[in-house]
Amino acid sequence: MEVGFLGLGIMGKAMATNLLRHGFKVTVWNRTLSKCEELVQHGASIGETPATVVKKCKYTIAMLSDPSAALSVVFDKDGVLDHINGKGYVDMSTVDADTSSKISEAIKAKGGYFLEAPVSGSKKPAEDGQLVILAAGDKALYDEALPAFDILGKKSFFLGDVGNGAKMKLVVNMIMGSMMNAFSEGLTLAERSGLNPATLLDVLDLGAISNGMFKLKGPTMLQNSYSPAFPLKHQQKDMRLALALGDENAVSMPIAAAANEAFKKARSLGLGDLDFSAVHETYKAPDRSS
Ligand SMILES: NC(=O)C1=CN([C@@H]2O[C@H](COP(=O)(O)OP(=O)(O)OC[C@H]3O[C@@H](n4cnc5c(N)ncnc54)[C@H](OP(=O)(O)O)[C@@H]3O)[C@@H](O)[C@H]2O)C=CC1
Ligand SMILES: O=CCCC(=O)O
Repeated sequence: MEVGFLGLGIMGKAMATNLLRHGFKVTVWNRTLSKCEELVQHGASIGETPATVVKKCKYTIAMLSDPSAALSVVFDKDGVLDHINGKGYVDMSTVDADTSSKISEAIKAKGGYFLEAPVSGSKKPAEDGQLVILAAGDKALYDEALPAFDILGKKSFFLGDVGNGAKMKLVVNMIMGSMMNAFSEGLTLAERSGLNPATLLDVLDLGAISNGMFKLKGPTMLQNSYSPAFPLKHQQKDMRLALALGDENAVSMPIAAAANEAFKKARSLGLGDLDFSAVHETYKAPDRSS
């Protein structure tokens, strides 16, 4: 099966490599074309533009940074729309429902098929084929893409109309971003009040709020090590989009709003390209107001 893949960042590179490893023929494109070379070593072909990839493949997957990138790859010159007639497009980027709907409408108007399929899980789950896929849109395209989803993920959900996948993903990441801030505050409070934060990790792990994120990120956060698996700038984008969803639905979200402010502060300190756990640094900084 020949599939296209647009966007070879942290996630896209791992996902496309996984498809190649499992026998898919993959044609890749990335805005910075040099990033395609590593995939060629794993057997990929290169498409010069998104349009040429779409033309060659029955369906094309995209994994791009944000709404503006997702829109640009579809609507700009030599973009996805040029050859989408009769083809499928599966956008796995994390975007808002409005962006996804715009893309879906444009693709359908040109005779193509659209599925949004954002994912839960980060760099390691992407490498291990352990993502959770939150799909919505064209059900026939979902069924066609399932063999690829079965390689990329441990579980796929089909959530109905376009927008539901995007919303589910934003709700999940809003909770995750809020938890990361509470966790960072707790680590800092433990340390400043004379406790051993490593012992706090052990205590947390044995209780009712034990979870994979504390377990995975806690030890590296204690070493001030923030090698990016999920870049902080993307987590802040997700908080921003989740808060907009809260606005649309008149849902008061004070905790998410505070977490968003902390991620914005971290970005202003130049931490945007580090892992989202680097928000911890904003809690460690001395409070000049006291
Ligand atoms: N990392 C993670 O743990 C997870 C990330 N996600 C989501 O997946 C998506 C990708 O994340 P990740 O791989 O980490 O991000 P990266 O920042 O590593 O990669 C972003 C990709 O988008 C491309 N891109 C950015 N702007 C444009 C543009 N204007 N036109 C075309 N291409 C563009 C980049 O190209 P170039 O190489 O040229 O810069 C790159 O291929 C995001 O939506 C993120 O929120 C979802 C789950 C987990
Ligand atoms: O969008 C990124 C999610 C990261 C994760 O689920 O660990």
